[in-house]
Amino acid sequence: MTVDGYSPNSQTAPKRSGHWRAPTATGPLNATVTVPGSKSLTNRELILAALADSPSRLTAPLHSDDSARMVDALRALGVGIELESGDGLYGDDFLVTPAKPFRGDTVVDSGQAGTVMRFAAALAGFAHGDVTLTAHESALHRPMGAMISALRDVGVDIDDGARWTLPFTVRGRGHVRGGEITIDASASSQFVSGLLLAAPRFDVGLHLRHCGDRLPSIPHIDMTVESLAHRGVHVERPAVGEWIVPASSIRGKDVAIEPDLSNAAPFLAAAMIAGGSVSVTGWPAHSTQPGAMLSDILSLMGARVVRRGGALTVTAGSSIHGVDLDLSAAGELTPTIFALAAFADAPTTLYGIGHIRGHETDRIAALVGELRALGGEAHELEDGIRIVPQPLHEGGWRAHHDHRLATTGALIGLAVDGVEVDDIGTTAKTMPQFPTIWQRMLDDSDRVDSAEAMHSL
Ligand SMILES: O=C(O)C1=C[C@@H](OP(=O)(O)O)[C@@H](O)[C@H](O)C1
Ligand SMILES: C=C(OP(=O)(O)O)C(=O)O
Repeated sequence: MTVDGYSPNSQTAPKRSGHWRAPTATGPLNATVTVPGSKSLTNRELILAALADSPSRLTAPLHSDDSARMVDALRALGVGIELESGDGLYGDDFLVTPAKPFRGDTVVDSGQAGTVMRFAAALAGFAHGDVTLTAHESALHRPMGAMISALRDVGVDIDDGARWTLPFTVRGRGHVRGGEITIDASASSQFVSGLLLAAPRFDVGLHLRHCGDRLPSIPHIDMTVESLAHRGVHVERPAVGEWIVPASSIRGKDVAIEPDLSNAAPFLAAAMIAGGSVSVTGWPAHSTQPGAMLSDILSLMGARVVRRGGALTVTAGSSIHGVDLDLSAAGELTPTIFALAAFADAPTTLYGIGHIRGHETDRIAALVGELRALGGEAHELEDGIRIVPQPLHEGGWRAHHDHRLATTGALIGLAVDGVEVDDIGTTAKTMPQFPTIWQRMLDDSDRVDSAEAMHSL
């Protein structure tokens, strides 16, 4: 099945669709949006389903570059993944039949997906033969050294040509020893998640300790622990930064994937920039997604936030407030909060996010550079960004091969006429429908506003 012309299992490099003039808002928003499934949950559940002792069904999963890369990687390792129509608005369910055994002599191309390069690397040791892991050239810079080191410590044989980065080859032996190891996960929580996901299938399980000076994205590690628990694997956490995973079987399960709350963020933030209200449907009452923090963050920045009937509604306040915010738990929200800060009533400092320099691009440098190009004022800090709101003017906004940079350009363009995003197609990494749903949010708002104007005549 295709969604807006996007083929979920395309083997090609990320498709790029050229320049896009960001639509400006002509009045207050009044729209309800449904976003596709969570990238982080989809790719975790694909891994766990591949390792499980019986088949699993994933309902309403994400279909995007990142999930297609995970599907391709697992199929290359011998996992059966079928598409079957379900209730999801944005594509089929996944029916996953675990690999028995995992095949080797194959290549895994992670594209730009951090979850694929880290999670599939942890699985590759189970293969019977070599697995070469690589990525799109724009993602080869992403940190892998600590992961390579940790995998060696649990007994995985890796040939990385002494470069500590992608591409590298795992010489799979059909099993992984496991044991007690230490990792510096300060560059990415995904190292920890990748190891925890594979750990129940290690010969002796895993006792993992983090030794770095900071641990980013803790909710994403909680998500891993919760996903494992749902499939019968109980991870002990004797201290912060320490996890014990028993060797055990992983249950096959039917799992409903939550909407992607980080991808909902630009839509909710749009209401604060353009005025009015935006609701996102299917907002979970409890979630380990860092996007669950949006209720508190957007309230702090001056919005009214209400969850009613399963939808989260954000309504603009009288102004957007500048804030000092530790975003270490939710680094992937930075580009959206940055856009809000550009229109705030006071300066904003975002900190605890030094590691996002190793995301799809150096997000700190890229956000600062793009805002300055539109006349804005922003400063790189070692561990964050300071934004001092200034009047902005038209101009180009480079996405830097980064889906969240592209959506930041869209947000700024709501209030600044003539913002041209150079590569809106990069949103296909996690939300190929972004430009369509964005435009629909604006069109629906115009329709409601004109209907209300007619009614008041
Ligand atoms: O485990 C996950 O699904 C993710 C963890 C985080 O990675 P980092 O810890 O590298 O920031 C997050 O930014 C990324 O978008 C998704
Ligand atoms: C950092 C991100 O992605 P990845 O899963 O590739 O790390 C992101 O989506 O913001």
